[in-house]
Amino acid sequence: MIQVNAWAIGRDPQCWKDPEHFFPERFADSSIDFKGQNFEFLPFGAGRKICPGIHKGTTTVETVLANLLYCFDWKLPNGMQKEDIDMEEQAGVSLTVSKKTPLSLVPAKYFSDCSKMWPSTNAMGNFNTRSLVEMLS
Ligand code: HEM
Repeated sequence: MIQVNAWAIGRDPQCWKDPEHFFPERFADSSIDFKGQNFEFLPFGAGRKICPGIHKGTTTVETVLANLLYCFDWKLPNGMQKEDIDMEEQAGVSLTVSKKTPLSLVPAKYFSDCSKMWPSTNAMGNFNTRSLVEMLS
């Protein structure tokens, strides 16, 4: 059995400048994407065993994030500065990785009525963003 260490590849200084630094802008002017064609970045695997949930995973994350950014302004709590955000990771259950320190943000409602601004379900029809936005309102 061969196991590909995608975690180590994603942090290889031969492939990535300053790999440990959280800098999502590194992808802005890059042709590298996550769909399994660029072997230096394999969050969903590649080839015949690539994750079959890749589209569900990305549409779900994009729908939630886009709606939260569209409907709210976000502030850091208690005078915290953006430089203080700790992006360190920790190993989680079943090989997943999560933030070591949870991100804490204060939402301020941006639109008085968001109800018509977003679909109540995502492209797969089974995720309700509205209840999340209503909970935060
Ligand atoms: C952001 C979300 C997700 C990430 C990062 C992710 C990542 C991965 C990775 C790295 C693999 C292993 C690929 C390989 O062996 O090379 C995998 C496999 C798999 N994923 Fe996902 N996944 C996500 C969401 C989902 C969702 C939403 C589903 C189902 C609805 C799903 C179903 C599967 C299945 C069934 C496999 C096993 C495929 C096989 O062994 O042939 N994943 N995923």
